[in-house]
Formats: sequence, C-alpha cells, structure tokens
Amino acid sequence: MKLTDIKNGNLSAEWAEKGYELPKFDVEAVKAKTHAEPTWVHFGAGNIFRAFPAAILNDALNSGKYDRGVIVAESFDYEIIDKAYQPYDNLSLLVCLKSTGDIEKKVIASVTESLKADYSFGADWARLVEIFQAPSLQMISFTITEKGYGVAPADLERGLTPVLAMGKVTALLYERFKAGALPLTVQSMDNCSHNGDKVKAAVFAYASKWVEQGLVPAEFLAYVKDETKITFPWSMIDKITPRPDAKVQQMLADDGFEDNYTIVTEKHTFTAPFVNAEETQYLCIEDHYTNGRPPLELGGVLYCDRETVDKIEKMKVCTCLNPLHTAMSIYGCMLGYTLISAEMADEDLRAFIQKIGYIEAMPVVVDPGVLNPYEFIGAVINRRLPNPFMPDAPQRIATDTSQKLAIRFGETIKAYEERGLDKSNLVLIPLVLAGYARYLKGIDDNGQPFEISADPMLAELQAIVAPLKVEAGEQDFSCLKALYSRTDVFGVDLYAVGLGEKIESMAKELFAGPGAVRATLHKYTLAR
Ligand SMILES: NC(=O)c1ccc[n+]([C@@H]2O[C@H](COP(=O)([O-])OP(=O)(O)OC[C@H]3O[C@@H](n4cnc5c(N)ncnc54)[C@H](O)[C@@H]3O)[C@@H](O)[C@H]2O)c1
Ligand SMILES: O=P(O)(O)OC[C@@H](O)[C@@H](O)[C@H](O)[C@H](O)CO
Repeated sequence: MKLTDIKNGNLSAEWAEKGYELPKFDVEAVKAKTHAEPTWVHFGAGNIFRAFPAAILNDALNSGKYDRGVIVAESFDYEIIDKAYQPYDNLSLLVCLKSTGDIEKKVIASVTESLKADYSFGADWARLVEIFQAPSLQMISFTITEKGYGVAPADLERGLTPVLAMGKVTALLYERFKAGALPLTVQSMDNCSHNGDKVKAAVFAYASKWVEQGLVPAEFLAYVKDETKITFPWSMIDKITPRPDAKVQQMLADDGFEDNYTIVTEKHTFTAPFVNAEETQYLCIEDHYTNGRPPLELGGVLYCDRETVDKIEKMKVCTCLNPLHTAMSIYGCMLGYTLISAEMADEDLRAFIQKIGYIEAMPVVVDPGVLNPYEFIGAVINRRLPNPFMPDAPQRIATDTSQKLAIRFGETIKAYEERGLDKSNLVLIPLVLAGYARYLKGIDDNGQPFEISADPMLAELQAIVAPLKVEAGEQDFSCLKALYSRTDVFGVDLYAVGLGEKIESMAKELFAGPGAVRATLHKYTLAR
C-alpha cells in the first residue's frame, strides 16, 4: 500500500481490510477546481497542518458539501515539500491515536498543491502570485510557530524581496492589491495569545516601511488597514500533535503501508508521509472574513466573536489544560517520569491535577459560553493526558516554566483575590509553586541530579534557592522570600496575597531529604 496508489487508481482490497479510510470525494475533480478557483492557501507545511486544518477540510470534502481543497505554501523549510509532499501527490496519512487504544488511519487528500514560497523558486512563486490575484481567494492561514511572525530590521531593508515569512506574505498581498485591492482574510492558527494581532503587526510593519521607502503607494498601506478588505482574526488551536513516532511507523510497516519512514530535514523539521496525533481537537476562530470562507464548520471548527476566542483561550491556558500540564511536569521531572501518560497512572499525580483543576481552579474559570469548561477539563484528564500512545514528556512541558507560572496559576490567585474568595481553598496550587523551588534544585526525589529543562531565568532563580539543601533537619528558608515575592514570575506577590508563608512551609517539607517530594505530594493530595 502506497499513497500514490490513490492517484493511479491502484487500490487493493488491503486498504479497507487494514482499516484505512480513503477519500470519499473525487480527488482529481477537487484538484482541478481548486487550481482554477482557489479559496485557501495555508503557510507552514508542518505536522499540525496535516493533522488538523487539512484533516478538517478533508472531512468537509467527504461530506460532499464542499468542492475546494487547500494549497500549502512553505516559506521556510523547502525540504518538507520535496520530501514529504511532492513524492506523495500531496497526500498524507493521519494516524489518530485514541486513548482507548483504537487507531484511526485516514488518507488526507484535501491538499491539492504544495508550493515553495520564495522568489528563488520561479514557477512556484509565479503560481502564488497568480493565486493571490484570484478573486476567488478567501483566506490565507498559518501554522509557522511563534517565531515565524518575526520582523527583523534587516529584512525590512530588503525591499520587495524579503526572506522572512511575513515579508513574503506582505509582498503577495501587494500583488492582490495591484489586482484590484481584492478582499482577503489573513488567519493565524498558531498557538500564541491574540495570534491575529501578531500577523497584523508584521504585515503593517512591512507595508509601512515599503511606503516610507517609496516602493509601494500609500494606498497599499490603507488597503491592508481597511477592515472591509483585509482582516486578521484571532483563533485558538488545541490538538497535541507530536513528531512522527517510531512505534506508529512500525505499526504502519506491519500493515504493509510502505510510506512509513520519518524524514529529518537539515532545518530539523521532523516530518513524514504520515502524521500521528491525539483525537481531541479544538479550533475556535473569530468569524471576521471579508471574502467568504471555506465551510470549516463542516469539519468541526467553532466560529465565534473575538471576545469568545479570548475567553476560550483563557479557559484552556489558565484553568483546564496548561496549569495541569505544568503541575504534573514539575513533579513528574522530580519523580523521574519521562511520559505524561505514565504520570497519569500514578495515583498521587492524577489526583493532584484533578483536584487542582476541579476544586481550586474551576471556581474562577472563565466560561466562554460556547464550550463547557467541565467537558473540556474532563476530556483533558480522562482522555488526553492518559493516552498511552502519545509520546509527550514532562521535560518538554517544563521548558520555560518561569514564563508560564503567572498565566497558568497567577490568574487564578488574582481571581480569588478580586472576588474576595476564601484563599484557604488554595492548597494544591501553593504546593505546585512550592514544588517549583524544589524543582529548581535539579535533584530528584531519590537525591540524584536531573537535567532541568531550558528556561531563560534558570540561573537567576537557581541562585535564589542555592542556600537550600535537600536534607533532613533545620534550615533557614528565608531565601524563599526573594522567590515568592516575584510578581514577574508568579503574576502576584505571593506574600501580599497571604500565600507566601503557606508555600514556604510546604517547601520545607519538600526539601526534607530523599522521598520528601512523594511524601508531601501524597499527604496534601490525599487530604484535599
Ligand atoms: N504540534 C502541536 O501539538 C501543536 C498544537 C497546537 C498548535 N500548534 C501550532 O503549530 C505550530 C507548528 O507546529 P507543528 O507541529 O506543525 O511543527 P512542525 O515542526 O511540524 O512544523 C513547523 C512549521 O513551521 C515552519 N516554520 C518554522 N520556523 C519558521 C520560521 N521562522 N518562519 C516560517 N516558518 C517557520 C516550518 O517550516 C514548518 O512548516 C506550533 O508552533 C504551534 O504554534 C502545534
Ligand atoms: O507549548 P508550551 O511550551 O507553551 O506548553 C507546553 C504544553 O502545555 C502545550 O504545548 C500543550 O501541549 C498545548 O497547549 C496543547 O494544545
């Protein structure tokens, strides 16, 4: 079985026998229609694109209610196009790793063209210009990582031939402007807060600079700033999509699926003709489009207003997912875990995050109205985190913890303060923060050193806890005042809100020698 069998009409009975879902639409007809009248270009040919936006469109096409595919443009790592798209007619295999152990295998055929977005690839660039000149084009979208939105001063000086993604996008928008100032929506789908504003700021930066340099008329800047023409909606995307996994690769090989190898590009993108991801997914998009849009609600996208997108993001990041991730990762690293799913089989850790979520954070959750926070957190705790097929590690999540504590826990503490709620209800959240001081020592619960994940504040914060030792007996913990009063790290001065002393006393217990992390975690979690 090979993906190219689909184009060649060479489909053996094996595909169905082995449980591979094939496209239910006329792939060649969709390809031709999309070529003639494109509606959607997506920048960033990475794993999440294939696992999520392209898969949603595939579902819409399978429903028979839509007839256009998506054209993918790669502005950074061209090897992905050469090695993971072109040899497979842009087809891929989505392997959905359900928490039940069921595995869904679906051929994704919604990507109709793959293009290298750079002037040096003449034909591909010319095709992109043609697409941007097409009145039918409705939306361009992105999953290019947060750094993909960067605007470097040197690139702004390169005029109309920039090398960074946002410069290229602005150059293509200029082509659309010249074609009659046609409307278009520019849609970030990256995992960063207020993502639409990031694209907007970058496009405005290039357009302003080019006007200033006399390279484009002032009307171009007015065009990108005119909300009846160009919009930059916000979105919230949530689907854990790890790199292609060796076990999945082997399972495909055992099936007889030949396109089963992983490619690591020179730029260190991990790609493959297949992608593995969890089943749960949320994509919430601010519905502010100027030229219509593909009907992605057919594939489950939730369209709403900006305020709702913002609330959904807060629900996820401040309460229902990310605080639990961080809590279990700080303790997971100290307890020697390397797999999130294994941590969920640890009764203390599971109860720890469950009680943090339901008892301590949920009373102040931001309820977006359109998604039920209880259903969301239920899916996180019962289906997503325990999924044994997801190769996610606490060490990944513990990266940059100093940058995440304020949003993941500080917002909840602030909400208790603002609403005059009883802060004695906060026990396990203080235990997470106490655990952070213990984590910063880089010594696990057996008394052995472990590698702390990268963090821009690591040296500074480790210096604060340096006087402390992991050992039984009396110690002076007054150094912790310099840690827990840091509003930049915790979002609040924990002493000013009456939690500092409680956290300090928990820290004392956590530092009391090997085994103290487990004992303290167990004690407080059981008592809750
Ligand atoms: N993987 C997930 O679980 C997940 C979940 C939700 C959201 N996301 C969002 O999607 C993004 C990409 O994730 P992925 O799984 O596709 O990663 P990936 O490594 O598979 O692909 C990254 C993509 O971004 C491009 N890129 C990287 N640096 C760039 C740059 N400087 N300029 C332009 N393009 C650049 C790459 O070329 C590639 O197309 C994440 O950063 C996040 O914002 C990912
Ligand atoms: O991406 P980070 O490093 O901010 O956080 C790590 C995880 O909590 C995060 O990646 C989640 O897996 C993701 O937010 C799920 O959609």
